[in-house]
Amino acid sequence: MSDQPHVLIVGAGAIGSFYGAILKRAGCRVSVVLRSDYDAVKGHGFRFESVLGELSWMPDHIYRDDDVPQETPDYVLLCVKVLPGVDRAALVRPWLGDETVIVLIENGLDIERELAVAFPTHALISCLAFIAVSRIGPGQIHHQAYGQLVMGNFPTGFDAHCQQLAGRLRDGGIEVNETEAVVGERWRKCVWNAPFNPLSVLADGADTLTILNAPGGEALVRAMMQEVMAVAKADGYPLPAELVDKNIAGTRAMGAYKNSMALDYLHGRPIELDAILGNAVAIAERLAVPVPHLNTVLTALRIRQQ
Ligand SMILES: NC(=O)C1=CN([C@@H]2O[C@H](COP(=O)(O)OP(=O)(O)OC[C@H]3O[C@@H](n4cnc5c(N)ncnc54)[C@H](OP(=O)(O)O)[C@@H]3O)[C@@H](O)[C@H]2O)C=CC1
Ligand SMILES: CC(C)(CO)C(=O)C(=O)O
Repeated sequence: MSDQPHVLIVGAGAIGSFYGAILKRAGCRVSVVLRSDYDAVKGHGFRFESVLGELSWMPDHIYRDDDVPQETPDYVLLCVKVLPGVDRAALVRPWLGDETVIVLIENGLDIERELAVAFPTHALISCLAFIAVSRIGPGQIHHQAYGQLVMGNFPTGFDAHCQQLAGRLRDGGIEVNETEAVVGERWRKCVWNAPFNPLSVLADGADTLTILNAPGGEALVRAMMQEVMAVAKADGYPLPAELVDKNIAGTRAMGAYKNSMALDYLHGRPIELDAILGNAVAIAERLAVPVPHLNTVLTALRIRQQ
C-alpha cells in the first residue's frame, strides 16, 4: 500500500463526504462515485458548514456509477443507506482491485454479511459513526456535531489496514475507537438506534426529548432497549446492565435531537427500518428471544410504510 493511500467513496452523501473530507486533509487521495450530486460536485466540490471549521474539498476523481476507474483504490468506503432492494455488493464490485479493502460506515445490524459473502478474500472493515451530519443541498453538507468512529474488522480483529485507516482519520482530527469485536459494538449502538430511530418516525419526525417526555415514552424506550440487550446476550454479546440508564441520561443531556431516520422520514426518503430494527427482530426470532415491544413497533411501521 502506498504512503498516500487512495480512497474511493461509494455513496458520498453526508457520511461519505464528511469522512472523505477528513481523509483528504490527512493527505489521502480521495475520489467519489456520485449520482444526483455529480454536476454540483464536479463544479464546486463539496461545500461544508462544520463545527470543525473549513472542510470543503474537491475529490481527486469524480465518477458516475458506470465509469471505469482510473486507478485501483486501496480502500473503498461504502456509505449508502442500507435499504431493501439496494445491492450493495454490486455497487462496490466494479471499483475493487484484488487488494482493495472494503470499509462500511453505515448503521444497522448484520449488515456486513452481504459483503463478506460476496467478497470472501477481501479485508472488510466495519465502522459505526457517532455524528450529526446531513446533506442540505447538492454537494452541500451541514456537520452539526461529533464525528467519532468505532472501527474493527468483520467479523473480528483489528488488522494493519484498520491501523492505517484509523491513523489517517486521527491525523484528520477524528477520534477512532478500536474494537476487536465490532459485532458487539453494533449491538451496543443498536440499543440506542432500535428504539429512538423507529419511534421518531411513528411520532411523525419527533426529536429525542419529545419521545422521552411523552407519557410512557421513557418507559417504552427502556423496554425496547432491554429487549435489544436480551437479544445481544443470546447472540453472544452481553452488554452492561447500566447501559440503559447511561443511554437515557446521555440522550437527555444532549438535548432535543433528530436522528438520521427522523430526518429521512421528514424529507420523504426511504428509512433504514430493516437494517436497524427488522434485523434485530429477525435475530430475536432465530434465537427464540421474546421481543414484544420491538415487534409491535416494527409491525406498526411496516403497516405505515404500506
Ligand atoms: N447522517 C448521520 O448523521 C448519520 C448517518 N449514519 C449512517 O450512515 C449511512 C449513510 O447515511 P448518510 O450519509 O446520512 O446518507 P445520505 O443519504 O446523506 O447519503 C447516501 C448517499 O449514497 C448515495 N447513493 C446511493 N446509491 C448510490 C449509487 N448507486 N451510486 C452512487 N451513490 C449512491 C446517495 O446518492 P443519491 O443522492 O444519488 O441517492 C447519497 O449521496 C446510513 O447507514 C446512516 O444510517 C450513521 C450515523 C449518523
Ligand atoms: C447515533 C446517531 C443518533 C447519530 O450519530 C445515529 O446513529 C443516527 O442518527 O441514526
